[in-house]
Amino acid sequence: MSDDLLPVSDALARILSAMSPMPAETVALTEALGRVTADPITARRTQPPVAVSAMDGYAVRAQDVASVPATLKRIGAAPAGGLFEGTVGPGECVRIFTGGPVPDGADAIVIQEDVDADSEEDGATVTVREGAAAGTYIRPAGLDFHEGDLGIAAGRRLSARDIGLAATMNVPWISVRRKPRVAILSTGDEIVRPGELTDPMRIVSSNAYALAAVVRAVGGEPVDLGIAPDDEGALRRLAAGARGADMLVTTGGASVGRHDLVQKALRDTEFGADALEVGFWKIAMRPGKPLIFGRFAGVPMLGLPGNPVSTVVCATVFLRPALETMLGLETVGGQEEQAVLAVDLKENDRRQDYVRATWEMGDDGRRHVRPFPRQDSSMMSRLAAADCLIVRPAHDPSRKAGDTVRVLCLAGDFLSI
Ligand SMILES: Nc1nc2c(c(=O)[nH]1)N[C@H]1C(S)=C(S)[C@@H](COP(=O)(O)OP(=O)(O)OC[C@H]3O[C@@H](n4cnc5c(N)ncnc54)[C@H](O)[C@@H]3O)O[C@H]1N2
Ligand code: MOO
Repeated sequence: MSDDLLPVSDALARILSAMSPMPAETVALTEALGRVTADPITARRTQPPVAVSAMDGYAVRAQDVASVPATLKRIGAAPAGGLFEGTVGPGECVRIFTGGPVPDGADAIVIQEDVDADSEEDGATVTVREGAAAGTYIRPAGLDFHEGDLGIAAGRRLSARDIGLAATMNVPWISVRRKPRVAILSTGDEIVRPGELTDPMRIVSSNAYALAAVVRAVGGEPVDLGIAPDDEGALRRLAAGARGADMLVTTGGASVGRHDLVQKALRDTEFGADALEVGFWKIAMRPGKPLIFGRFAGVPMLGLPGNPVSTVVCATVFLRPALETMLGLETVGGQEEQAVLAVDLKENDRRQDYVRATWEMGDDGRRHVRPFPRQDSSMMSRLAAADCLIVRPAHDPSRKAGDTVRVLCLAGDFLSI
């Protein structure tokens, strides 16, 4: 029976191939942080539009200051955003400030520290103590970009730097992928919301909350359909709320237990053409074996195991890249790295293992990873404390401390300036 288990890579490929890109919508630049561009952003101006000064000082003709001290006459001023309309002739200079347009005739900037001026008025006598070669402290027109240049490609998650660039490019509205709406349905008679624990035997729901957080962090919009008791009718009624969402994610009821009703309820003929079509069920993964993938109500459906750690690990390995594919991102999935094992590991069985581990920087400048001794898929405290998941392929032979292993990073993810 374990031969039926689908390898993780096949499961992921099948999930990703079922995802379609979200339609585009337009948002104000101020709302665009973390959104994914649907169209390229191109410059709507040339920056700088003309040659400008990089410093506060005087715009001069380089040949006039080739030998110093040189005495010049101030004939005007060019602040940032202003333009001195005249031309700098022999023996003349123009007071200029950082960002000010370089007037005609001038071809160098002398910084004010290298000058003695007898006043801050036009007509002042300016004595230049240090020369400046042609081009000194001048930013040529288009130094940063030209109108029509590509600023940000489509399929990029906008960082704070990108927002700054789009603003500089004079682009106030951005075409982004609509956030995928992910309906989240928890299941189980025993499950109650955090804060509503009146019977100590009940289980507090972590899954819907962790899943909603994953959805938000990746750039989607979670919709909580609530907690369905282990009753087919109730499950069907709540699952119907997935209509209009872009994906349905269920937790619990995925395995073979008596109460594990998700597949049965969602396949019901009451749903007609919307009924669940199962693409696959059960994969060679630990934790996460009973994963269900299919289509329900016209959208992809991911049925995650109820164990809280299994839910979050499956969300990391499958839901995150699925949403990123819907968002049109070019690179999907969390960051993977090579790391050094701090302890020995015994050989792995037929399920690809995601081992919760911490890391520390070794003297060799590499990350050294140490698995938690107990890997039970109910232990959220260990998952929250983990820096990474050591990814052990199916049938991986035993490993020694010092061996290199592949890790999927959890810590430090999701924040990019
Ligand atoms: N005989 C077998 N038993 C189990 C198998 C198996 O192959 N044969 N698989 C095991 C594996 S692996 C997993 S993973 C679990 C998952 O099964 P289910 O998806 O059916 O999960 P449930 O039974 O509904 O719940 C498991 C566990 O998680 C708790 N839970 C459920 N929902 C939540 C929630 N929203 N928040 C927090 N905790 C939740 C639930 O109370 C259970 O304790 O099955 C194994 N069994
Ligand atoms: O696959 Mo289960 O998720 O081992 O705990």
